[in-house]
Amino acid sequence: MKDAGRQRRFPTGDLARVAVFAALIAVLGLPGSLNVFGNVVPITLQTLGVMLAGAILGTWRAALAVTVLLVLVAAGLPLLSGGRGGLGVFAGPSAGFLIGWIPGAAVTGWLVERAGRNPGIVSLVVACLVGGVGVIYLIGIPVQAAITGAALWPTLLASAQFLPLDLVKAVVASGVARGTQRAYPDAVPAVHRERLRTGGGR
Ligand SMILES: O=C(O)CCCC[C@@H]1SC[C@@H]2NC(=O)N[C@@H]21
Repeated sequence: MKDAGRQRRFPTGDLARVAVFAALIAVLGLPGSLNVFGNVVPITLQTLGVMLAGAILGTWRAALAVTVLLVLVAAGLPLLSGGRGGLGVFAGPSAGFLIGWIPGAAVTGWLVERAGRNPGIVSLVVACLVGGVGVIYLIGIPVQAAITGAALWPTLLASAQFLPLDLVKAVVASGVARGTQRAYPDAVPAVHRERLRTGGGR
């Protein structure tokens, strides 16, 4: 009973959830992507998965789920919308957006954790918008401008096309997260965090 009383830092159940959300983000790439008005960065449903990971898993597990997905993509698995993968995508115009998914999911999760044991729909939407839109654009747009050689302002204006659908995704992700958290109060990030701290993690 050497391990009795000692808690794992990353319980098995958490690893399973991380894997499920990495898979969910990959599955959301299956419908494909849309390039509008000649923008080389596509509109994709995968950002919905990034927001969902943040809102449901909380900071670290969400960041890990997105990281797992991106590592698999870098290893060549075709898990991005349109069946893309490989190291090349991290040198392409959407590289900054992809890397931004990690802090985007983490910030979403962090804000949801701060919203307490019963986060309301408004807190969830705000968290998804700040992390899943603000943080991702903040990294993605300047990197896109740098890689394509375009000026920042036109790149920013071109990215405005993402906003309407990203707003819808934030609302959908928040609704799903709220429903999940009502059905499984233990799954609320703040509750889970508290449980881990007090040694009740699984
Ligand atoms: O598949 C890729 O190459 C990366 C796509 C990054 C898409 C960005 S993320 C934020 C914004 N919302 C979208 O739907 N598309 C862009």
